[in-house]
Amino acid sequence: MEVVIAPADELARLAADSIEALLTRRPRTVLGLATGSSPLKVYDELARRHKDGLSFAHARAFMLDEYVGLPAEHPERYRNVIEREIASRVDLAPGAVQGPDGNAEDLDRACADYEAAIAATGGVDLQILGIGTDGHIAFNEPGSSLASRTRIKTLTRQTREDNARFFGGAVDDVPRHCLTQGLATIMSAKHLVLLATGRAKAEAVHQLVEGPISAMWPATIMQMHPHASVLVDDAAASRLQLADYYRQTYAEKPAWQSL
Ligand SMILES: N[C@@H]1[C@@H](O)[C@H](O)[C@@H](COP(=O)(O)O)O[C@@H]1O
Repeated sequence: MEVVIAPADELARLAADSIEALLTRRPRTVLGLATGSSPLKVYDELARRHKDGLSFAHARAFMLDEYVGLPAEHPERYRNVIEREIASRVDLAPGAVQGPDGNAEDLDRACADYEAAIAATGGVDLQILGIGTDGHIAFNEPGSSLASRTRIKTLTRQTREDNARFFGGAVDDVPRHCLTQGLATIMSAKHLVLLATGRAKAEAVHQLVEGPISAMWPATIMQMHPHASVLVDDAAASRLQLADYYRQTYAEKPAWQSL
């Protein structure tokens, strides 16, 4: 696991560098897209690079998760968020972005179909991630099986309170259920790039990097991934015990070495 502590703009550039390198090497790259505020600067950077010629025309993308039961046109439906924040700003082909169908009549079936769709592409090359204050990734709440696959989950009160800001502050308007890639699904991606900024994430980041692997802090499973990059700003790094070592390692990183 590589930990980079840097200002948010630099973190976004690093993540975008990795994505650009992948797209250049293999135009049919499969990206994993996350919602939430953490990846927004990365999406801005990718949109900027697209204007400068970076093409997503042959890429495909999979979303991490989706609320259950939000009307198709609801602005906070993750499908619409991803369309707004990234898909519509680059040249991803129509239908190139897929997400779990939170309005399916048969939700179990929708989850199984989603797993099959990801597998059919050969898997996600680079997965962008944020982290919840309780250590969840995608919507794998504390207690999630470390071996889980895409399935229906019940959101915690904490997550619904955290996400109420996207629903005009009304926690009761935040859905109670979601479909989410499981931890094993996420672990199948070839490169995980997690972004976290702000003091509210400091404990979750400490657990993720330095805590024992535990379903109580689901993101800790990333310690088992052979290629995981954890990109954090000073505030999110403020509880890291080995922060000085991570800073030194990054400062001394050879120029040719990417994330
Ligand atoms: N399902 C999403 C996660 O994918 C995201 O990582 C998390 C953190 O969000 P933010 O980046 O806004 O702090 O929020 C939601 O719960």
